Amino acid sequence: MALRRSLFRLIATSKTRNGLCKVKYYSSQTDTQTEREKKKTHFGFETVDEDEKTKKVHKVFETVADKYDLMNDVMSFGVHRLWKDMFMMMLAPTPGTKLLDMAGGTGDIAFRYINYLKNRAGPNDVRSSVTVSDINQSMLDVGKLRAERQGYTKDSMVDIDWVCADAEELPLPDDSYNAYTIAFGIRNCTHIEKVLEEAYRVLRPGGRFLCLEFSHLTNGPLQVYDQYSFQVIPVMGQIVAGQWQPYQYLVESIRQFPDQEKFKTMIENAGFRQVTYENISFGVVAIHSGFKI
Ligand SMILES: C[S@@+](CC[C@H](N)C(=O)[O-])C[C@H]1O[C@@H](n2cnc3c(N)ncnc32)[C@H](O)[C@@H]1O
Repeated sequence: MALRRSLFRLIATSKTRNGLCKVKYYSSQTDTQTEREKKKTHFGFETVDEDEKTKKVHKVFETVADKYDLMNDVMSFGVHRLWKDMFMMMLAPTPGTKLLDMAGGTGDIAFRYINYLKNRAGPNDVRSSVTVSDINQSMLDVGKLRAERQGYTKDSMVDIDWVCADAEELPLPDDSYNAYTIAFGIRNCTHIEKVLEEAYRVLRPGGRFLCLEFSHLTNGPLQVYDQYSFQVIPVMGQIVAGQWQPYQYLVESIRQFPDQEKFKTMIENAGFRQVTYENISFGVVAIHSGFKI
């Protein structure tokens, strides 16, 4: 196991022609990967090879990158902004924090992190940093452009960098971050356990894991929510972004994701302690939190 882990660390990423991260492995990794490719998983309600899921998810975000931020506002009537604000309030970063925002896409969480620190900055604060990491270069490119346009790259208190990488096999050292966030990203990953293992590995002892994800309604109008999700969201995707299929996948993937308790157990199984979660909007989304002790 220890040998396997260290082999995972011997990886490097590069960009492919279509802008996705390509992970290069050393030879002993290949067997494990071949074994994996035989297994089946879900891509929305479809049953596909695990390897195929990764490619299909890549394609979804490749396709929607340009319209991603607009569609988030349209689909959630802007409510995703409030969820992300609450997420940052729960993280409550202090100056000097080194954050890894995984599946960070177009930078929404990173920008909130910078604003949070800026709004509370004192004259003697030490510098903080955020690494935005995502498997999809197109999403990161949109994020970089937004960061430049909105002046985040010139921020003197928070360094920001962008790393194209797979959350399941991070080319990042052990024990290197104080906080790890992942918002609306983990349900798109093929091996959730691997993502959690990697989160645990790169966090320093005492570091915090925080995940914002669509979840399962605990009460409230389930049928209305279902009708809205399945009947309206793909249609909106077609009208606003000219794409039906990616939004159909997004809705289906929410139903496939483990419920709050099951996901909590998965986080504990990865080694995290003091694992808790909070339902927001009747469980439409949940924030899970855990610590590396
Ligand atoms: C719904 S977006 C969320 C983006 C951002 N966190 C936000 O809240 O706006 C999901 C992101 O997960 C990324 N993603 C999917 N699978 C991934 C993986 N295995 N490793 C890293 N990122 C991944 C996608 O490329 C996409 O940018």
